Order: sequence, then structure tokens, then C-alpha cells
Amino acid sequence: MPQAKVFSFASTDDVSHALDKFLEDASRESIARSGKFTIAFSGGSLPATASKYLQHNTKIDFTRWHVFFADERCVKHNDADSNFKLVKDELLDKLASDGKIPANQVHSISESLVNDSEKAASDYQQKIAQVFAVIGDDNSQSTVLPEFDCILLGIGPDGHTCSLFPGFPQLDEKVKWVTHIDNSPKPPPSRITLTLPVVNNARKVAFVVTGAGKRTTIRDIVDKRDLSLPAARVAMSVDPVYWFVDDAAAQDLDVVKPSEFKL
Ligand SMILES: O=C1O[C@H](COP(=O)(O)O)[C@@H](O)[C@H](O)[C@H]1O
Repeated sequence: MPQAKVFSFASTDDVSHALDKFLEDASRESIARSGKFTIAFSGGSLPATASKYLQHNTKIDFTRWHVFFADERCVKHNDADSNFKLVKDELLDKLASDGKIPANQVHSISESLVNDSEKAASDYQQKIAQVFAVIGDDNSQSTVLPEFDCILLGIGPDGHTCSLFPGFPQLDEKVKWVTHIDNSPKPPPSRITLTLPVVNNARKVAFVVTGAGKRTTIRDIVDKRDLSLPAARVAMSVDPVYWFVDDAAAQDLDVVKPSEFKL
């Protein structure tokens, strides 16, 4: 299993720069290969960090992007807790009008189902299936485990990632691509989340974490590989798992310094 690759930068601003370059390369590569770029965003602090330079990047063909959410809170789209709202406010609405991501390529939770997280999760799985459907020679349609081009993840101080929390059964889900939780230890309680089989099947996964508050957690994930921490269970078979962190968060870790930043 490839090791984690930790890129550490002096400031959050430098993290945003590096992430912009990472996404530009990943997007170009995927569009050349398949005509589209499928990306899942997490919520929390990540969208603002990711968007800072990305929103101005004119080398990226955003019209080919399909945006999903690594996890989502079961709330309406305009709720302050909505990860969709966060990504919309931080990125989607800020893109130049001639380079916007078409609305039908932004795959958000169905608002009509936010009071039933289980239904919302299976509905979201269907939405993913429609984009990743494989069309056979005989025009038949089948779906295999989706392979996102890129999934951007955050972590909580408890080591959670997506809405996969330590000690919760969602962590062991092997069949569903999207599952639900109604007793999240972090509010709001009802959420839907990608499962580990989907996260670990992505072409690229990048964690984006800044601040000294998560330093010990990162060390326990990256160095100690403490598998009780959900983020430590993210592991790719070919690529390393990338970490874009600031120096405050990376203290004590074996990191790739900015001068050696190469993907
Ligand atoms: O609840 C959530 O928390 C995590 C971490 O958020 P952060 O604000 O500490 O960066 C986030 O990755 C996840 O998407 C979100 O729903």
C-alpha cells in the first residue's frame, strides 16, 4: 500500500496555491481521458481553502466538472449547515459567468428528502450511479463501484472524515456507496456520507487540513495509522493519499517541503 504524501506549507494561503495546482493537473488529466472531471467536496473549512485561487483559474475547464459532496448534512440547500451552500458560496457562484459549472452537473442532496436521511442517502447513491453508469456494447447500462477522479477530505479533531465517525457502524459499510447517520456526534445529527469503499476507489484523494488544533490527530492518522480513526482507513491501492497541510498542523511529520512540491 503506498504511503501518505504530506505536502506542508508555511501558511493556509500557500496550501490554497498548491491545491489549485493539484486540481488544475487532476482536472486536465481527467478531462483528456474521459471528457469530464468528477470531484467530491467536503464541507467545513475546506471549501474556502480550496477556492481561494481555484475560483480565478482560467486554465481549468469548469464546464466539464461534475461536483458531488463527500458528505452532506440533511438540511435545505440554503441552510447555514449545508455543505452544498458552502461550496456554492465559496466556489460555484464565484466562477466567471462564461466558465461556470452547469447547474445539472452539481449533484446536491434532494431537498425533498432531508427529513428522511435513509431515503436521502439511497437517492444520492442513484444520482452518483447516473453519472458513473457504464453503457455496454448492447446499450445495456450497468454500474460498478464509482471511481471519482478526486475526493477532497477534511478531518475533525476526533479523526472523523466525511461523516464517518469513530466507533460508528457507518465505518464498516461494505455494500452501500452512500449511507446515513441520524446521531452524528457533531451537529447537525442527520447526515449522508460517502462510504469507505467509494472513497478508497477514487483516483486521487487529498486531505486538506490547517491549524495546530489537528496536529496530534494528523500524527495519529499518518504516522501511527491508528485505525480507530476513520481518516486512517482512507488508503489507495495505487496513488498515495495526499495531504495538503500547513506547518502548524504538520509539526512532527515527515513532509515534502514546498521547494520539492511536485505531484
Ligand atoms: O462536519 C464536518 O466536519 C469535517 C471537518 O470540518 P472542519 O471544519 O474541521 O474542517 C468536514 O470535513 C465534513 O465535510 C463536515 O461535514
